[in-house]
Amino acid sequence: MASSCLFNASLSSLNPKQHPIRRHHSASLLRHRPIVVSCTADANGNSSNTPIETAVKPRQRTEDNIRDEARRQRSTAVNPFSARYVPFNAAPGSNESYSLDEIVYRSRSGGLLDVEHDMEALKRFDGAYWRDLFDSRVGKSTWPYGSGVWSKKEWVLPEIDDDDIVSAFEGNSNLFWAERFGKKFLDMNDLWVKHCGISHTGSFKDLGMTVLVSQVNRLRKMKRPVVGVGCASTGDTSAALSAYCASAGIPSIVFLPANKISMAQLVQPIANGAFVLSIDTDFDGCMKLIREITAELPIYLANSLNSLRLEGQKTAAIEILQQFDWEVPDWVIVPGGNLGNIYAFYKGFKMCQELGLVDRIPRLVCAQAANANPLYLHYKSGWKDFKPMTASTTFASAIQIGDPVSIDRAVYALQKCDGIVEEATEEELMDAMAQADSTGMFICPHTGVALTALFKLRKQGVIAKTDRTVVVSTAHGLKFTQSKIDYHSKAIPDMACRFSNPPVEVKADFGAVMDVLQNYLGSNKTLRS
Ligand SMILES: Cc1ncc(COP(=O)(O)O)c(C=O)c1O
Ligand SMILES: N[C@@H](CCOP(=O)(O)O)C(=O)O
Repeated sequence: MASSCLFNASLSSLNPKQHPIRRHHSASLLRHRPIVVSCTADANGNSSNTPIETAVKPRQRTEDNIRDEARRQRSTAVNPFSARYVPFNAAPGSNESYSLDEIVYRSRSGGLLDVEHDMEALKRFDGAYWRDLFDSRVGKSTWPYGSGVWSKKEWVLPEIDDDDIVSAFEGNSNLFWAERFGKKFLDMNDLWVKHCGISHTGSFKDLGMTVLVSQVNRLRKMKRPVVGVGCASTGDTSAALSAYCASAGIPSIVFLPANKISMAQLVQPIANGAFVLSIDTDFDGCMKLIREITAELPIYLANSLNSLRLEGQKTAAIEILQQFDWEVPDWVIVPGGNLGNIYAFYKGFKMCQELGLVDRIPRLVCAQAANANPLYLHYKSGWKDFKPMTASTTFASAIQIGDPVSIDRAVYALQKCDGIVEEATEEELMDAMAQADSTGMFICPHTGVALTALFKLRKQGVIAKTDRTVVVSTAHGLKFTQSKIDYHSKAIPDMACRFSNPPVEVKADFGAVMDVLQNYLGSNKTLRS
């Protein structure tokens, strides 16, 4: 007998309102020799185009740690690379800019900022140089390059001292060949899932947070007035912020919309010692409050309004190219909420093109929940007028956002890459998640939104059978188990839950177990593949 009661006992304490293989493509990464390549420059800052190979020296003393080792190996050459804040999409001729050591989130006119790298300095090295440098750092425990973010340090925060970096060796996430899912449901043979959620705190937010918290660490050492770091969150930003702050001994303050995030997400900042405010509003309400508070108090703003975050997040795009041995996929599909990530992906791909690592960029698709779809509606209106909305409850709770702070960044990115915006209803996203799980994944509902976009674009013939396509999985499925329990229990009103697989209750009796097994083996269920 199918039953949902097995789920009920252990989970009845959860808030009912909360609505909420692998063919490892690592050959290219192993082919490269284990070298440390350093960029060098003379005293005038003129860089040499010749990579220097330095053998990784064994630790000298047993009490040495990897930071000590990095300190010993530190180059004395002048660092030729730099970055600064500029107004996002600044008008030609604008000379407004700020040092990254300033505490500034908005341009003079109130617009967004962007981190601009000295591209001329980076261009003194060719694409092959950067490819080899990045490849040489993968899979090591060298500080800080063992991180997938800091292995691209020159393109992220080139001027930060290695000693100030706060890292959990994030990134380098699995690019999963979705062989069975692609074949069974989409008739595709080159479909990949970039598992950014298989990470330190279980979401892609780690990529940006290591950068932001490292910069805060530096600012505090410089005696800048930063007593703590704060964010509004739908659960993942707060988890990442609190973990990185706890690791550096920096106070963190998180504003969460009450009863709108999963239990697993809520417990993360609590466990990491953050000051957690559960506020009776939605994410957009929390975002408004944190912006007002950080304007008054010396609390550094950690949301992606702060363009530092996107410097870390963009490395996921570079990593995808690296994992494909620097071949460019045709499509990359990203679930969107506050809309920083879609721009970060564009920026990562674009930098690789501009610096000669690849010769084109993929088309991007941003996927939204139909219950929180302001970007989708804007796209459908021909980018006419953007209207923020009040987002409704969605199982993809981390993207329940109606007034995204990075709307301008997202529109820019999508227009530049001939991008597309799609949406997913609750039933579509939950079915897609269950289908993916049935082929061995364990994805989050947001990834279900992205997979729905893929289903729709395949059906419309926009994405072809042989197109190399990457779906970005943004969080770990284990953070969203309640949604899976509801689905497999068929406990969701007005949802057929077509792919549910509830447990069967059976007595502890040989005959009873035999009966259900024979029934199961005789059914065509086992023949479904
Ligand atoms: C799991 C998950 N997926 C997707 C997103 C969307 O990312 P962005 O806000 O950068 O659009 C978020 C956060 O918003 C998230 O937490
Ligand atoms: N999903 C996010 C929402 C906030 O996004 P951010 O990138 O601006 O911090 C979260 O987990 O809080």
